[in-house]
Amino acid sequence: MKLDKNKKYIIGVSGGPDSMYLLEFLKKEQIKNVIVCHVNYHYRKESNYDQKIVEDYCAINDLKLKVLNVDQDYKKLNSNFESWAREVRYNFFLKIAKENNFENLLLGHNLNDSIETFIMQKQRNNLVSFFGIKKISKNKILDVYRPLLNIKKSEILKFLNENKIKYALDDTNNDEKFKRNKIRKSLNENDFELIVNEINFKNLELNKIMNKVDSFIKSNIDKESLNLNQNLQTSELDFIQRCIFEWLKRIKKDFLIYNRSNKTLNEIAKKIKLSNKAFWEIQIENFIIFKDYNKLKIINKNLKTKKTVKINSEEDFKKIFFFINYKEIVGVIKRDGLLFPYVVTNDYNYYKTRTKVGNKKTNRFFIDKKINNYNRIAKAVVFSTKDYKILNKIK
Ligand SMILES: Nc1ncnc2c1ncn2[C@@H]1O[C@H](COP(=O)(O)OP(=O)(O)OP(=O)(O)O)[C@@H](O)[C@H]1O
Repeated sequence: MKLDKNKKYIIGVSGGPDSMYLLEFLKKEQIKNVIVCHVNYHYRKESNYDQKIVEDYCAINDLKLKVLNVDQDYKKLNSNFESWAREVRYNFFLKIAKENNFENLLLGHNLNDSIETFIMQKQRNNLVSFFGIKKISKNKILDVYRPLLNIKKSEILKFLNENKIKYALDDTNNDEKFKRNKIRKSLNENDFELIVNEINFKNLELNKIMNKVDSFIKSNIDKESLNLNQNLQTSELDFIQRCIFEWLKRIKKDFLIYNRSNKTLNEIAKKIKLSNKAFWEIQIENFIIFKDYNKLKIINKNLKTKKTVKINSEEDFKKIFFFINYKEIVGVIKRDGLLFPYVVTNDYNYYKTRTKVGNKKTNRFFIDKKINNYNRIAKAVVFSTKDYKILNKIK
């Protein structure tokens, strides 16, 4: 990868072989406008030694260095160390970048890292947006470059040893590292060419699928919901899962899927493919994803909380503010002449058999008119206890 010499770069340097090699690589490429950033987590007993390696290198080579000393009681850390550490690191890089008006970050991932990631992706069988590690990606304002992705670990170590460049050895073995180490031991660098071909092929295939997903989503997203047409139902599960994920991304609900395995996506995709029911629903955290005839929708779980309120006077209008259609209900009551008392409810199971729409049982009316699930579960109806006839228009 050719880096632009005129750009300014933040360089993440842990003191490990990859990032020390990265510094040498940049020297050779004559990339000079840099700020080296090191995070000392004080997680391992050698942490201060790692910092010293980076400090010494920067002093000898006249490089600007910023160090973040992390003060954390690790017994009290309740998230996974690696992902927590990554977040701390990126926040620090972002802070230094903003302070100095830098927009680019360089990291020391190598070919072995990418191949290990690929093997982990295959084992986990999650939906991925790219196989292996990306050469260029984006993190908030930062363009992130990984210029060593074509270089094998053995070449890095050989170069550092031959040139007597000091580097830190990381022997931590937490959960994430443990999995990686296991894979690392099973890998042979002689097989890398074949694996790289497989990664490239899979990324090309993925690209084609993502183009199809993109055009499906573009023509089938309707406000917040997704049209479930025949094409989707007869597609492969993988394609359906990707469409759902892309839909959630576009309506900014993809956070519901992050940190989860793709079990949820798989469950939704299977239902889309196999169930001919007009309605079904799946709860994810505080949201409900549900099929509504030929649409997939999402609502906040709170909207489904069943409430029934008796309205005895205008004073009581404040008791129904939480219904999404409360304005409509107030309007209906006023137009009816304020003939209290009224009942306002979104408890479909309660009112469907007790009330009427015109002369029909509400239950029958909903089925005949194919009233969608969203209106049934999220919106409230209002009726008078005199005749139990629903007063608002249900569409
Ligand atoms: N303590 C640190 N201080 C500064 N930079 C670091 C530190 N640890 C890692 N880095 C940077 O991140 C790169 C990747 O490190 P490592 O493989 O340990 O992290 P990862 O969690 O797998 O990667 P990523 O941070 O991209 O998710 C290193 O080559 C280095 O550039």
